[in-house]
Amino acid sequence: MPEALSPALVIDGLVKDVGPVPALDGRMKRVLSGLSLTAHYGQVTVLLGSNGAGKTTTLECAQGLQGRQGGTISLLGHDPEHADASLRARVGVMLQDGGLPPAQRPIPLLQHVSGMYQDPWPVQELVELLDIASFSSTSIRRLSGGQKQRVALAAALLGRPEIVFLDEPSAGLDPQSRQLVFDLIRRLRSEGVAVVLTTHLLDDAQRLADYVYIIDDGRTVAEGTVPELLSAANDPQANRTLTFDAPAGLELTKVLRPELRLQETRPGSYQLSGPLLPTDLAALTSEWAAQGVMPSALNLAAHSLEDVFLDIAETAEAARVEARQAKSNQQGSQR
Ligand SMILES: Nc1ncnc2c1ncn2[C@@H]1O[C@H](COP(=O)(O)OP(=O)(O)OP(=O)(O)O)[C@@H](O)[C@H]1O
Repeated sequence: MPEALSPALVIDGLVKDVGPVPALDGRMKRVLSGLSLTAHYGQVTVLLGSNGAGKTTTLECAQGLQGRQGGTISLLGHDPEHADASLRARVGVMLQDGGLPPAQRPIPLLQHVSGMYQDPWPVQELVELLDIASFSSTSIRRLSGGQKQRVALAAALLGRPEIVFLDEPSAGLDPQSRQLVFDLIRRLRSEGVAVVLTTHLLDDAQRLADYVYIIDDGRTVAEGTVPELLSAANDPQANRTLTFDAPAGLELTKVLRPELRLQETRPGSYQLSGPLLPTDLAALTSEWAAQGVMPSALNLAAHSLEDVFLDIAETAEAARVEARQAKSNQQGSQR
């Protein structure tokens, strides 16, 4: 296995423009604006972001499939833009659209690809690990999305790569297949492979990630292990949500601090959100007692990665709106 100390992938200040884009009057569009990340051997590094955040573009630049306008990339110690076949053989790639030849059947295809490597992962073992035998007589064109994903993953692993890039690996998978894929990803990690995967599913990140980069609008806006990201969000000032059922039309706002928001989401169902403190809960229960109300279905939501993600996306969006506003004010005052 590769040296344990140097990272498998280091991206520093990656800038990527695409286009020309007709909607921008033929100008280029900046989709990555100085993105940085590091992926280590024996770890699952997750790029988490909403649709269009720049995850796929980052992976494609990291693999040398797309050029870049700025920044540096070191993939297994080499610049992927100038990669030769020997570097490519050490890298496994599963792209979102699979790129598999439609007329082939899965096992002959895997056997064919396996013939390109000196020491391939035995096809039969991958077929078993990913339960490919159950649809082996069907051509790729007729496979379901989830079946194609599994064949694409097997193909990406045949060369026993040192690093694998998996773009949305759980897209379209049923729960059993997802389990197979996740088990295989954990096995790769335990064997020292660097796994870099993208997802917009927070649950995937929460289950698999050793380290998460949250990508928004072409930048890394937060990073850390899942517990680090959660603990940052679970500080006493962080937002929490209390939901409960009680008689419709209750008047409770007078005992709540102004920074808290109480909504009756449907008659008799309430949602209180904001930086809730124990004293807020005390004020609320006293008021229930004073009004003779016994609520039910009480739930104080623990912070999930989803909350962290949404909070970060909201903050990033607010910053963008502010920057646009400042720019237009500045242009206005120059006229
Ligand atoms: N060739 C192109 N021309 C115009 N826009 C492009 C091009 N390639 C990428 N983009 C834009 O760049 C942005 C980032 O795309 P990218 O596919 O990297 O996002 P993503 O985070 O992988 O999204 P998803 O989760 O939907 O796959 C998007 O707004 C996309 O529309």
